[in-house]
Amino acid sequence: MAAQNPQIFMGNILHCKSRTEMEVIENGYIIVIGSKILAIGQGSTLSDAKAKLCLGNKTPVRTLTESQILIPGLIDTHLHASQYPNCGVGYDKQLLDWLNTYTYPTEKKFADLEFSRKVFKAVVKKSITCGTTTACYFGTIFNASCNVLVDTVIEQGQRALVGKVNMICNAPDDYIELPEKSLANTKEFVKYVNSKYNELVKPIITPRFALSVDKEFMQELSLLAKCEDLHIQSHISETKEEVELVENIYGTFYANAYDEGNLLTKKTIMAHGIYLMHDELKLLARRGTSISHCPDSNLCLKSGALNVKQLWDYGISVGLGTDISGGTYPSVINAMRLCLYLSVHVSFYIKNMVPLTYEEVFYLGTLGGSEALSLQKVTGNFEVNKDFDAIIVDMNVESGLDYLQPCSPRELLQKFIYSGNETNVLSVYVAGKLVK
Ligand SMILES: Nc1nc2[nH]cnc2c(=O)[nH]1
Ligand SMILES: [Zn+2]
Repeated sequence: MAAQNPQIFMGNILHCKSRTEMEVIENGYIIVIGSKILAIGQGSTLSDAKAKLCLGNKTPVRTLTESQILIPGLIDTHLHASQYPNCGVGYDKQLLDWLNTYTYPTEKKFADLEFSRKVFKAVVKKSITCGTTTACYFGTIFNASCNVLVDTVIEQGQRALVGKVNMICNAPDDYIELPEKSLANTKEFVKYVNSKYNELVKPIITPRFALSVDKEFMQELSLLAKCEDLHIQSHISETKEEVELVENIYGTFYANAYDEGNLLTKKTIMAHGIYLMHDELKLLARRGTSISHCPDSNLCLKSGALNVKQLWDYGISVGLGTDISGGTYPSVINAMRLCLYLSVHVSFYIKNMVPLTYEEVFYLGTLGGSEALSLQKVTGNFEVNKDFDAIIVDMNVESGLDYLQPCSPRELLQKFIYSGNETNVLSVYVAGKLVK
């Protein structure tokens, strides 16, 4: 077999084979050809693997140092690209006031394409810098601006789902669309993304939340999603005030409102889900709909505390989201850490609850994210035939925590999750290509 751009990575490798199994390969290797992982194993078996793949001695090898680990790329299952300018401000309000006071006014500015270009270039770059190889973006209601987001993601080489936001009510007059226009624009947007023939970037149907749409409109969007086999994203049960309003308007529980709009599918991911009741959780599990857990946002907007383990008990897939600018920073490293902290906090109030472990949040930030986005066939861990989406983490960098004694691979991963930041993300690969 004539190999196309083969690359070999050697060093300490960690990844999750499932929610309950993290594999640590000390002195291991991964062989990548083109975008794909062709082989993974112990260093001692590398020459056999190379011979099998007819790889010569000229194949480039990247050898990690003792303070470095190779792990799957991080997956941000929920972030608002257009809210990046607001990161770190506006946390004096809760969701509905926050949307009206800070968020909608900022998103409106993306009618300006120069502003769109500037912000999207920065947010995609920052997301990649933080180690995010797959991101699931909310754009704005404006097609031209969402097209810029698609172009930017393609230029920078990130894997992404990108959504043109649908809003037809309960927002300022100049930041909503007529239902027919919103639907027609969504179809146009899907066409635009498809016209790029880019393997890494897909459109995602994005009704903002139940309060921005109605049942009939949800049904129109669900038809489009069904016809084109598209992903769907939205928000669900984030705050008590929102839940109450949805129940009053729709006359049923939040999850049922989406279900009547046919929006709960195997390719649907809903952010938050903090206040879902037993029957709603059962419904989500039946439909195969996932939840994006966004601890930073839930804390900053004082929305509430999700019990991830409860969702798992119902059989619901969970991934992590930064939810900027409800969250403060587009970093899944922060999301993993805050997820651990929040889980400890939740455990104080639930008898016999064991909080999440660092291995479990590592799963949530990688394989769990890919499962929640129904992308587990292509990314999330280092299985042979998946794309090589990976980051090299170095816990001995000048700008980071001092590295004062040798650490095992497991210790390096813990340090990254508990004490690391983007400066520890040395290199980022998406589908075999170096993007940082
Ligand atoms: N966190 C968050 N929740 C929402 N619910 C509806 N819109 C939003 C949003 O932009 N951010
Ligand atoms: Zn959100």
